Amino acid sequence: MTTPLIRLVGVGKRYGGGELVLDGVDLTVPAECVVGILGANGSGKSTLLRILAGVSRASLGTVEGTPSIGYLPDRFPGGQRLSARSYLRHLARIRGLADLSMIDPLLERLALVGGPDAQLRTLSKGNAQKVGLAQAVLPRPDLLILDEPWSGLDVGTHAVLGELVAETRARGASVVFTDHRPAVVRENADAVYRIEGGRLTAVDGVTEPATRIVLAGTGTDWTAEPGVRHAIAEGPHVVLTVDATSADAVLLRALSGGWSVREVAPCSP
Ligand SMILES: Nc1ncnc2c1ncn2[C@@H]1O[C@H](COP(=O)(O)OP(=O)(O)OP(=O)(O)O)[C@@H](O)[C@H]1O
Repeated sequence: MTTPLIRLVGVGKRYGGGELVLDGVDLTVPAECVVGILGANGSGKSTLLRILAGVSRASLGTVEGTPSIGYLPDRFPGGQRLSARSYLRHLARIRGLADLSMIDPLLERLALVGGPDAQLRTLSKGNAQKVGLAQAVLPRPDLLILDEPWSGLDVGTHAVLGELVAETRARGASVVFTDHRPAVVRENADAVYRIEGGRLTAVDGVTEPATRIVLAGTGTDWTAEPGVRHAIAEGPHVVLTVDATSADAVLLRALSGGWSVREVAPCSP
């Protein structure tokens, strides 16, 4: 096996004086490998990626290796008056990139609404995320770290993102990304891990089925409910993606909490 690009050994993380969000995490990222990390809301995926990216410090354990890094955070900051092109040129210069000719074609490939001249502050969350993805990819880093990159991106761009991940590996670099949907991770990753209870474990086959439940009502933090992988507000409804084995318990909880069940279906996440 080639030398790992980066290695976490016994990494733990707590915020303030709180409980450990990550506990005893060991992770080796080899060269030319796409690592996918699964986990429910609040399980610590973003925390783990921030430590890999070097923007957050581990409370315990060590991080070995210093690859060059491109990082798409979970919330990419928008709001600036700069155009997407000016912003990316600015970042590229800071990072010492001489060739700025790739910026426009990449934004075109990502179908940025408004094109390279669009001001960042006018962009939707999904389009701001495209600029975030571009700034991570453009320096051709040794390690590309992407926090839930598929979420929020329009479906038309999903395939482009898959191509960018594959191209990154093809040029010998590695990618670590998170997602809460096993199918997305299975499709794009060479190695799959799951975070649960602060622990990271390798997953051999990511085949756990999920159930989609659509509810109408108010007053429950569904992300805190066991078995709920994801909860998204869609107008008057909340759309839950739930481990199939937890679907009955979640439905019972919903009905007893006064929610109305609008749809229950197996999902291909
Ligand atoms: N800066 C912070 N200060 C205090 N607590 C934090 C901070 N960042 C994250 N946490 C807490 O750490 C836990 C893990 O959060 P994290 O964002 O890493 O999870 P996640 O799996 O990425 O969740 P999501 O999918 O919802 O983004 C959560 O309980 C969260 O509230």
